[in-house]
Amino acid sequence: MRGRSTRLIVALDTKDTAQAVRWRHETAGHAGAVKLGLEFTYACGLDAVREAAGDSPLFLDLKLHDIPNTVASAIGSLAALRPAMLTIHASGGRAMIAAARVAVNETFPENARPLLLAVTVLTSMDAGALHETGVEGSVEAQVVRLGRLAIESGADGLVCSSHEIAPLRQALGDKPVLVVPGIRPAGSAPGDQKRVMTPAQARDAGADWIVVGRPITRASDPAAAAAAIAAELSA
Ligand SMILES: O=C(O)c1cc(=O)[nH]c(=O)n1[C@@H]1O[C@H](COP(=O)(O)O)[C@@H](O)[C@H]1O
Repeated sequence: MRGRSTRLIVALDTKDTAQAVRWRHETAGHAGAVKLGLEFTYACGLDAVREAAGDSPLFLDLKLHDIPNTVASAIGSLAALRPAMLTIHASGGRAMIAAARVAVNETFPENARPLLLAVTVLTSMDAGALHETGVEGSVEAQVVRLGRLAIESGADGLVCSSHEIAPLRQALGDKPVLVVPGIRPAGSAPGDQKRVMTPAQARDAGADWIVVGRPITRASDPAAAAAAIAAELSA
């Protein structure tokens, strides 16, 4: 599916603020946003998140997953970070997602409201790993089930792998923003990722955003790696 442009989010996964800032500068011309997640936030703290993101739109990936009141209160603690997107786990269920929706609306002014994104099934999980958690159906069925629940409950978009974009679009239409990690340029190591595709494959499947970490940040030249991915997306 073409017609929507696919943009790059660089995952600044490090425990070092100066390193995160360096990667942001090196990739700035090629990325539409930077992602700061659990590793960085736990190691460096919330003030450093703002510093690391600088002027770039911030994808704040804290994957909140707790009882509704705790998730809502946690979102209230994030106001100063002015994120463009933030994540919760869809498996937290309808009440948790709805509480997150209310908290986002109450915490942020309408013109500065982050997209509320629900993580479906982590891209590091395959069918076997999912079955071990007690889910009997396929990964695709579970992603669509959680995706539908999340959008019905107030999420703006979903985090999924490229493999589930087509079934999600079929079930939920064009409106939900689809953010897609598990991206590996041809020839790069999957590491712990199980459901992977190349940047061009994710673009052709209809991703709004792709999230790329190690293929850029572990490259000998992160700027060149980000440039190559951006070029692949716009080819
Ligand atoms: O929410 C996410 O961003 C996320 C969800 C998911 O299912 N899989 C996934 O890899 N991610 C994140 O996307 C990034 C992928 O990094 P690399 O595997 O190094 O490209 C990491 O920061 C993960 O935390």
